[in-house]
Amino acid sequence: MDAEPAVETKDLSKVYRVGGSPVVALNRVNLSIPRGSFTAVVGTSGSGKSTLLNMLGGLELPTHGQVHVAGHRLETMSETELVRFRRENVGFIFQSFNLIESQTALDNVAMPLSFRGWSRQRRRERARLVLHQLGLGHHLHHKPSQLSGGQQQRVGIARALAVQPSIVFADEPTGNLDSRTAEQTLNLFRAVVRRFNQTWVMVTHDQHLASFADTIVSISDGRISNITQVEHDDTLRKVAT
Ligand SMILES: Nc1ncnc2c1ncn2[C@@H]1O[C@H](COP(=O)(O)OP(=O)(O)OP(=O)(O)O)[C@@H](O)[C@H]1O
Repeated sequence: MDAEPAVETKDLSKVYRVGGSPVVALNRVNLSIPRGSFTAVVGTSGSGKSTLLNMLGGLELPTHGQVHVAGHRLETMSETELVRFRRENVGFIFQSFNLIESQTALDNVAMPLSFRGWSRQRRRERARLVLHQLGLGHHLHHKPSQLSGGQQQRVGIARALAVQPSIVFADEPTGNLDSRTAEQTLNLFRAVVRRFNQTWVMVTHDQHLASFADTIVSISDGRISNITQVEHDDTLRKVAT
């Protein structure tokens, strides 16, 4: 792991206003996430997990404090700068996969590359390569409805990885998968983190699934209540077989 952290927050706070009353969703969070690591953020419903992920991914601005991600200071950015930051640095993976139903796996994965100004052929070559790496080489021309839930989520992962983001954020990414497929998907996450030396941050309410990460950050009432390191033996693991 490199010395400069992928994520660093200082007194990061987010206060929403609901009907004139303040709702403190994040309360002075100080967090450092090393490059090349897999972090799970856990906590009960309403504890602030998604709010934290949204701040780190540049989807929302903090009310107070600093948020540095992949060498960028997000709290100083305009909306236009944030859009650019997200496109160039961040991959997002969602619980609902968010795939385009009418498009094949190949086209779904190639789509975010259109912002790069690449030719159609180059986009499709990259998409094909990433889908092969994730074990979907035989499903390039399948539409989402022709794939299992686990395969659809792997297409979602391939789409996030196609732009070669330095950091990936996943919000309850296995929420729509059965427990066995969820575990396989998390083993895949860990293998991808190792293989591509990427930084992944995942939100989950499930302690067992969180234990697949290197670090578990627990949040309670908008504050970090605990940080646990998890030991893994990755010597026998491979990316999607
Ligand atoms: N856009 C918003 N406007 C007002 N309040 C909000 C908004 N988003 C979140 N909150 C509030 O901030 C707090 C934290 O919400 P957040 O969605 O981050 O929790 P969470 O831990 O992700 O919950 P869950 O596991 O249920 O998704 C909650 O009290 C929530 O009601």
